Amino acid sequence: MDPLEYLKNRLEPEQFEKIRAIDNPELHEFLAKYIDLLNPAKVFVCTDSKEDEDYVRRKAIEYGEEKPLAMEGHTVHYDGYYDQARDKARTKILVPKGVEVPFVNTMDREEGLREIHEIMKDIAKGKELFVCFFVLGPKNSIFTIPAVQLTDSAYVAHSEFILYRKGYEEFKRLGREAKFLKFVHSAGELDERKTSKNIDKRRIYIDLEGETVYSANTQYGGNTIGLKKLAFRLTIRRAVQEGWLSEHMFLMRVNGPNGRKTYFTGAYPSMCGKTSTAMIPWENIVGDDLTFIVDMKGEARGANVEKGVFGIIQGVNPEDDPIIWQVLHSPNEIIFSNVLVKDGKPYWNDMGIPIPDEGENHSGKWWKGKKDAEGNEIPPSHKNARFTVSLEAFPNADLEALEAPCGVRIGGMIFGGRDKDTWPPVREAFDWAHGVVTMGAALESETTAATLGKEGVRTFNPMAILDFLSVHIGDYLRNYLEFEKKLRIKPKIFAVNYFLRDENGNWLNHKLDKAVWLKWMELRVHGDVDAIKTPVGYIPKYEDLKKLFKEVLNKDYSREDYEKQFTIRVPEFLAKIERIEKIYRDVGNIPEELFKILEGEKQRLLEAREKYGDYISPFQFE
Ligand SMILES: Nc1nc2c(ncn2[C@@H]2O[C@H](COP(=O)(O)OP(=O)(O)O)[C@@H](O)[C@H]2O)c(=O)[nH]1
Ligand SMILES: C=C(OP(=O)(O)O)C(=O)O
Ligand SMILES: [Mn+2]
Repeated sequence: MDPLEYLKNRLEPEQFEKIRAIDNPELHEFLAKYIDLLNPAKVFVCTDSKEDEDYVRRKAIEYGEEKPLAMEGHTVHYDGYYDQARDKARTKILVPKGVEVPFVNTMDREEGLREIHEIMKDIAKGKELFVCFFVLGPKNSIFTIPAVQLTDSAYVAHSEFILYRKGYEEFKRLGREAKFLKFVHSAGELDERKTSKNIDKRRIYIDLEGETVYSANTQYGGNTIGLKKLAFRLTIRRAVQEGWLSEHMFLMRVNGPNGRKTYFTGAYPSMCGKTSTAMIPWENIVGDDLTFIVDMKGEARGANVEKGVFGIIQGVNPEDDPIIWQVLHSPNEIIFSNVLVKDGKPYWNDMGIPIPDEGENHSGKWWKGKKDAEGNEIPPSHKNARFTVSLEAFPNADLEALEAPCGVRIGGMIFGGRDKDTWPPVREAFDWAHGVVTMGAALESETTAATLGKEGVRTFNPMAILDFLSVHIGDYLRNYLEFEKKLRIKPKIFAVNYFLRDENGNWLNHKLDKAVWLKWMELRVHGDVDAIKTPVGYIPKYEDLKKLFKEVLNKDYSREDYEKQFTIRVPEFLAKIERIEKIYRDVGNIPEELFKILEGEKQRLLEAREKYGDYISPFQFE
């Protein structure tokens, strides 16, 4: 049957008219196919109107996926106890025969499509299906990518309204021109707590060729919010094919001397500090997770893919995160997920104030000391518990930069991860290629609760993107190295490490020290301070940091702290190079330049070791 004809018969007239207003046969076909497959009792089509958004918000509560909290605009949502993080094992890239994507799970495309279509048959039976339109990046700009989401979860649709720019009018405007991404989600059968029941049939399948992502029997945002980490797999591929960058990066403004504004991006794996860095009170946030970077007249211009924050709540406390704290305690539209609730108020781990001994959390009724089926004590909130809120709620958001159709010029790009023993807190690359290879491509980080599985395992995670890398790493890196050639003004590349520890496992830095590293990097972008040349890049001079610690944090920064933090740890660096080189040798199809750069770094380290020994004080290099 003709898709429009089918939709006309299947939808209520009011809903059908909204679809008919978009002149795009590919969209009609897609909608007809999946409405038929999922077989919901009812379909609601969201336009950009306030009424439609209100409808979704109301339904999230009516269907029990969210519960209102005491403060206006606040709700709580729970994911199933075993559905609290990204499921890497059951996330697969569907590849046509002959295509190789190392490091991530792949599956034959035909077979994967068959399986997921079987799982999704009649999966939304008896439920309401929401059809939502959004765009990635600012509207009507070089960055814009339209996307359509089908979901039977009002919570997922509601989250997307908070996190993304509305796209119904864009679809209407673009008509047949719209080259859109497609997301099909169903939470599947729900239990009495309204959480996905059939976790064994949880699947996240990414069809690159059809630019479609299927997600079934899960609710956790990282697995379900189509425009976030699911779209990311698709945009990385587009970027590599088209010669731009789609990155797992925050985007922020660092305020330099005399009102100077410098924009930075930062790529750290999930739970390694993107949101907390972009939220530093005296700087300005543009985005905290995903950035598109394009070349425009020889400049690298960046834009936030999103317009909201799906942030980790654990550890948010009034002292270190005053702005987030304030936002979370004001009547903004916020979805709290997997937190402890008592008398209508949300609580979370390490929030810096006393919290109740009982209430409701992601395990149901909760009391202090409660154990799960595996005998593990259940904390008040899940480690990966989150808050979802629009950037408009933040007094430190740079909303002008957020909506700028040409994005903002990027002055610096930062890479970082959880590294207890190798990288110093901050350093600068010698040049683009050195940074891309030794800081981006060589990134390793300890695993966290953002993904299911063991925590604290040092893992190769180039550009903090490995979980999402939908193309061959060699092609991805080649694109990165090539990108430089399009640039007249090149961003400086930096590496940070907030997670250095001493022999006893104590952190070597305070959470707010990153504010100082940012100011130093800002000065470096403009050549305002000198730096010390080491075998692994430039590091700050003690005097400059001492001054900045005083100015920024009103702290006295001791020579001892500096020396401990910035000691060049030659054996650790060498071991790392060896690990990284082996990984790239084994995988094949890697640009030769990468090996040359790693070899250069190794030689410089060996020479330095000859002269100064294994652990070299930064003062030695001055
Ligand atoms: N020790 C330490 N922990 C940090 C630091 N910055 C952030 N964290 C913690 O790391 C976790 C994840 O941070 P977040 O910024 O949300 O990471 P994202 O997922 O990359 O956005 C939170 O629990 C933070 O409290 C830091 O400088 N030092
Ligand atoms: C949504 C996620 O993002 P991040 O932890 O990077 O904020 C995730 O990893 O599931
Ligand atoms: Mn984050």
